[in-house]
Amino acid sequence: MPDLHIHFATMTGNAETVATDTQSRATDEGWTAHVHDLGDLTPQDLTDRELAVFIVSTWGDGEPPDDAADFWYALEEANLDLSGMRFAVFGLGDKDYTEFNGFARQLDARLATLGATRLLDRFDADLDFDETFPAWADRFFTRLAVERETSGT
Ligand SMILES: Cc1cc2nc3c(=O)[nH]c(=O)nc-3n(C[C@H](O)[C@H](O)[C@H](O)COP(=O)(O)O)c2cc1C
Repeated sequence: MPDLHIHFATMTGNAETVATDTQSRATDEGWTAHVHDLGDLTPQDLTDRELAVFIVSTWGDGEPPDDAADFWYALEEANLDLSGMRFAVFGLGDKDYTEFNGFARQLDARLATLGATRLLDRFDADLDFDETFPAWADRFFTRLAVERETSGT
């Protein structure tokens, strides 16, 4: 099976913590997992991903974290073929904001528009993300196990 690529976008570190927790869980489940800060990437870097997860918070009025803004504006304009990618999005937000998980919603939609296939529906976590993460991780890794079985590797 391909490696799992875990991407995060954060302002104050919550999404990065969830990303490293996801990596630990992936390792426990027998996956080789790499963690990437979207702020260090360009959209082109996504074209070799086969299994990907995006763990992103929302700031401002539905905006990406500052470090991920250049990546996001480039992805909005990019004409990429991501049809080789299967992905899931875990958003971190706060229900008190009108644009609850606005960036996670936009990213999830854009990846699908560029041809990527969802492994799971987007999950919009609230401030209690540490309580909702374990159940999401159970669903995500169960889904990955099915992918691994059906691919026969
Ligand atoms: C100034 C400010 C603006 C925020 N804007 C939004 C928002 O528009 N939508 C949302 O769902 N959450 C919003 N949040 C909540 C954050 O996304 C949430 O606290 C998240 O856990 C931060 O994760 P991070 O540390 O990975 O950046 C905002 C928080 C702050 C402090």
